Amino acid sequence: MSDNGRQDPFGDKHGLGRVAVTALCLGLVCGAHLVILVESSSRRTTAWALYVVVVCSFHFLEFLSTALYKWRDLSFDSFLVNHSTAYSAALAAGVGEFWVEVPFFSPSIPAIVAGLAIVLAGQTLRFVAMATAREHFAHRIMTRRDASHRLVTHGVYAFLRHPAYTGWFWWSIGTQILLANPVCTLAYAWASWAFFNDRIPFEEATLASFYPDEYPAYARATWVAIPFIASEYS
Ligand SMILES: C[S@@+](CC[C@H](N)C(=O)[O-])C[C@H]1O[C@@H](n2cnc3c(N)ncnc32)[C@H](O)[C@@H]1O
Repeated sequence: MSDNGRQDPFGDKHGLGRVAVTALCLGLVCGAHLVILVESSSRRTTAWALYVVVVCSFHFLEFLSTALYKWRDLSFDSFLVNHSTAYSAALAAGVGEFWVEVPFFSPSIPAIVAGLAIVLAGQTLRFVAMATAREHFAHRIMTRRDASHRLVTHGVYAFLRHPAYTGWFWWSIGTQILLANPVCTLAYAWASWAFFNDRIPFEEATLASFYPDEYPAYARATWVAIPFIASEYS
């Protein structure tokens, strides 16, 4: 049975069937769009193929980071493909806007280059953060401290206190610039900002309660590279 009590269609209570099917689907979709990218002769197909490849890569890297650093927690959820209804709706809106607008205008070369650069910078920052925090990183906010958990203050965490969130924030906006979606660029900027503006103060309060001596000083010495986040330390 799955968590919500329904019969798991793969008869696999640990989700290994779903992991295999998801990896296969992501691999096939990503591979097919890499071929489309290589063969592409228009900006429209280039932007679309790049977009699909970066989204598939994002979900693969989420899974890979758990596999490398927290393999006991590895499951279908590690792909973050079913992250939330809001995330699925955002993906659908971005894809929808692209295909509605594309008959009228194709993404420009500067939009593709700028969008791709922001996506790659955001993705790199997020993966470096996960590789730095290793087993201390979790996709969900811990509300109780594990005995083995340590406050990470080295590497990229020495100057950014939320590098993985910062990377995801800029990555999400970059995907919409890459698709040259004016409405979703603004909507993603607002929705991602609102999501992290809600999440970061809560996460910081939990960390301050786990590390009352270390966290406030660490947080005051570091930066959140997402503008206007309501943090008591910024
Ligand atoms: C999705 S991760 C995000 C981590 C961090 N906010 C970031 O953006 O890189 C959330 C988990 O990481 C933990 N966490 C956040 N900052 C941390 C740090 N500097 N050291 C150790 N764990 C941290 C939180 O307690 C939470 O359980």
